[in-house]
Amino acid sequence: MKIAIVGAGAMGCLFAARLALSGSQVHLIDVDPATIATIRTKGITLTLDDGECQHLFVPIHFAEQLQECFNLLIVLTKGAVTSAAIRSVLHLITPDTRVLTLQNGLGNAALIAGHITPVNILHGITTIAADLQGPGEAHGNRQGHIYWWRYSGVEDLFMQQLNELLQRAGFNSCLDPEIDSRIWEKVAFNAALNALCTLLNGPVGVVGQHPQGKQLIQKVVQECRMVAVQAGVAFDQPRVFASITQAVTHQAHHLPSMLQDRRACRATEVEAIHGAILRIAGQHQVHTPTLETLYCLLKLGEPPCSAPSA
Ligand SMILES: NC(=O)C1=CN([C@@H]2O[C@H](COP(=O)(O)OP(=O)(O)OC[C@H]3O[C@@H](n4cnc5c(N)ncnc54)[C@H](OP(=O)(O)O)[C@@H]3O)[C@@H](O)[C@H]2O)C=CC1
Ligand SMILES: CC(C)(CO)C(=O)C(=O)O
Repeated sequence: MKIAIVGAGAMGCLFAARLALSGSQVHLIDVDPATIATIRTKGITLTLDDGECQHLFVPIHFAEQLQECFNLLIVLTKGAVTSAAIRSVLHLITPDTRVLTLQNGLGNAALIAGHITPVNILHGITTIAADLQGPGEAHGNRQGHIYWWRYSGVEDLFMQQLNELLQRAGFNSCLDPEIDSRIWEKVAFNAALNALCTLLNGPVGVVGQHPQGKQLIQKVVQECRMVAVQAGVAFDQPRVFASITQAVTHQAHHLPSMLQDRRACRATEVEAIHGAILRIAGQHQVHTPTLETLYCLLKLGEPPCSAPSA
């Protein structure tokens, strides 16, 4: 299978390395000249939490430099640039190309569906964590899962083949027809943990072990559950708490992607996470005071260039 990964950051490098090491033909696509130059000259170094370290070269390009077609595109950019990223790779897509998004937040598949036919879109979440130490230098964990399904349509042979390919690459990949629930549960996880870690500038373990941290996490998850249920999506609250406990225990030192953005003075995914939940809460008149407060605090800390003009 010929795969292009859009976004050569923490997750893009982790996915590219593991897929390439298991024999897939992988190309990376990014927009940052420094990232592209560094990965071209130094390759990717992937360090896993059990100490395993792999170094390899994966071809990397600006989208416009590539002039070939792919069986699969995996979108691993931040949510704010999903549409721009898809527009830039349309020339790599045939009527049979599938596009898989594993981004955090709500609405990424819908954004992609603005550009390609919905039956070719696959969407899901991953509980794998990755930190970027520098361009091409990813630190990831072995634990964690990928849950995914088709955005529109029934299961087909391609999905089974892709699931096996991901498993051969060492991922705990699961096809899950209840994917909307998984996406809502992951957004609740991120709305709680990513926000608190970002506001307190600390890793997952610090926030999740603190009694007040736990209290706030509970409130956020409960508010998310109310919104999901009003939006017609089943929401397994104990599963979210179990997944947060798992992250606090096994990813204690991980800096959530939102905090990595904040520390690098980039805009965070607050709009794709809190903003998206609040917009749906508004449509259904669900009261979400904790989420609203976290949203405002996160917006206050966004870099000036991402603030709305007066
Ligand atoms: N890191 C983690 O542990 C996890 C992350 N996720 C999710 O995965 C997604 C990716 O996260 P992560 O890898 O951390 O993000 P990063 O910011 O590390 O990587 C994103 C990369 O995409 C590049 N990019 C920006 N615009 C485009 C574009 N138009 N075309 C191609 N590339 C582009 C960025 O360049 P530049 O920096 O110049 O903008 C950057 O190199 C996010 O939705 C995140 O929430 C999910 C689970 C865990
Ligand atoms: C915390 C984590 C790794 C959970 O998978 C995540 O989603 C993120 O860093 O954004």
